[in-house]
Amino acid sequence: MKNKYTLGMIGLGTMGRNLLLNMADNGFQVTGYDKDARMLQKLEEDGKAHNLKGFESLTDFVQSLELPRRIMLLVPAGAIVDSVIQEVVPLLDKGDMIIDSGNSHYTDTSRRAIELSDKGIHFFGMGISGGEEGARFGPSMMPGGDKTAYNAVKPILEAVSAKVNGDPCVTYIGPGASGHFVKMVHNGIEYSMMQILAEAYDLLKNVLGYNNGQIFSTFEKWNNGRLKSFLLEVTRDIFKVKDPKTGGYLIDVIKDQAKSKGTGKWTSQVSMDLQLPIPTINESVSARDLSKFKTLRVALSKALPHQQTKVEDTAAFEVQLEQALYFAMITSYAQGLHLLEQASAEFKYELNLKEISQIWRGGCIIRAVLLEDIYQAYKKQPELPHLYSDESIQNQLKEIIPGTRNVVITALSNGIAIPCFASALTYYDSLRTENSPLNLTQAQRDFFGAHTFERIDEEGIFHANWNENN
Ligand SMILES: NC(=O)C1=CN([C@@H]2O[C@H](COP(=O)(O)OP(=O)(O)OC[C@H]3O[C@@H](n4cnc5c(N)ncnc54)[C@H](OP(=O)(O)O)[C@@H]3O)[C@@H](O)[C@H]2O)C=CC1
Ligand SMILES: O=C(CO)[C@H](O)[C@H](O)COP(=O)(O)O
Repeated sequence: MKNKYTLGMIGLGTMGRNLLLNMADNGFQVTGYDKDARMLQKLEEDGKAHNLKGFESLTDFVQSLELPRRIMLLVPAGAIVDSVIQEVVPLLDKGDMIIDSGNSHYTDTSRRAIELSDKGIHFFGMGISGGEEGARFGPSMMPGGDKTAYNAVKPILEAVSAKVNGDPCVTYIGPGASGHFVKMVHNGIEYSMMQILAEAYDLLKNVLGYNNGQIFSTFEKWNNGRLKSFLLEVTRDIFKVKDPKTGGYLIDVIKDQAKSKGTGKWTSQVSMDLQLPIPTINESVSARDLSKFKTLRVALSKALPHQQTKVEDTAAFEVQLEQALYFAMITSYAQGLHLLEQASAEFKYELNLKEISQIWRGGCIIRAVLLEDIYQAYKKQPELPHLYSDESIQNQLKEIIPGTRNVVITALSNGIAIPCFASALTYYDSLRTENSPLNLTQAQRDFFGAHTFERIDEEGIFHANWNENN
């Protein structure tokens, strides 16, 4: 058989099929393989205009590809990726490449890259974001690892990616598993942004007493300003969808228990390992987990009720809530980028935060106009210690903090849980505190465990006999 396809996709579900259609739209000769025959049929139906066809046999699929072969995986993350690699590698030649574009854990990607390089196969991990529509019409992509393999697919990735001001939303992220690491942190930020929007919804509904129509209008108004983002657009649109079964709003019949696939949790786990705090992202992971305790929540809501007070000036509170959302949004990105900087040093990923914020401006789930400011901040100062260190961000913080404080106070006094808003504000206050009370923590550690402490007036390590002075 004549080798003719430039790239082959394994896994023709939501992401794989749509990305393949996107590649075909851009003039690339591509094909696919899925163990599910219905997926092959769907690819053929959707790709009729390009005569797009897949293979039922993995061997025929592999043999149909140009040498060196470019094979992309978009199968569920975890053990399935290993089993697909095991199946396909015996059919490959040295120099062929495998690109794993699913949400794989970065440690799995590191291991696979080493195992496959021993076999002469180029492997790299690539995070992809944008969901179904992004894959179809322009995602943001975060490839990292083997640069030879990246260069061999670079023209395809640049062609199919989203574009902002003509720049493709894809760039080489760095060595090792850096691509999957950056995608994982992208998802941590995604969890945080989703949770702050949920908290804003709670306050609009339960403090201001807005109905779904008013909530839609408020989100629409906000999305016409500095909060403009994909997640706010999606959130706004949810409030106009009716349920065909009840005739009411669909949002009102959805259970208040959120699920997750793990990328947010992984972000929190690695932040603990690297001792680089991302409390707002952590709270968003916990909020999903706490939501599962429905029976307990129902019982406790009856046993421990809380009196709510009325907000007198509705319009002023709405303005402050917009400020709180913007502040929590800045903080979500700030924490994610701070974690990336620490991980880059620890894992030698050579991450470029300017380029990462540049490719997040379009195509991905966390795209927002705010990312343009963030990109400009890192462009001006590539070694920026923290997003809060940028002067233009500082000017914005000064404007929105008073309103944010009032939103947090109002929510707390009304007994409304706002884990992300509150933790973002406390994080901000922790970082702008010159003299923290943690001298006491050091004294306590030395008191009960002789763990020693340092002094502010003298170099060295000290230990006090605390009981002697009692
Ligand atoms: N959906 C999204 O919005 C996003 C998803 N991702 C990530 O992309 C990856 C793919 O996700 P998505 O497209 O949504 O998943 P889907 O479940 O829609 O598609 C995966 C496809 O892979 C097939 N598959 C499973 N095992 C094999 C195998 N051994 N050989 C060949 N094909 C196989 C599945 O078949 P079958 O169903 O029969 O098992 C299915 O058709 C995941 O890692 C996901 O986390 C990343 C960004 C966004
Ligand atoms: O990767 C994505 C977008 O960038 C997925 O939408 C994300 O995996 C969804 O995660 P979860 O199911 O945990 O909410």
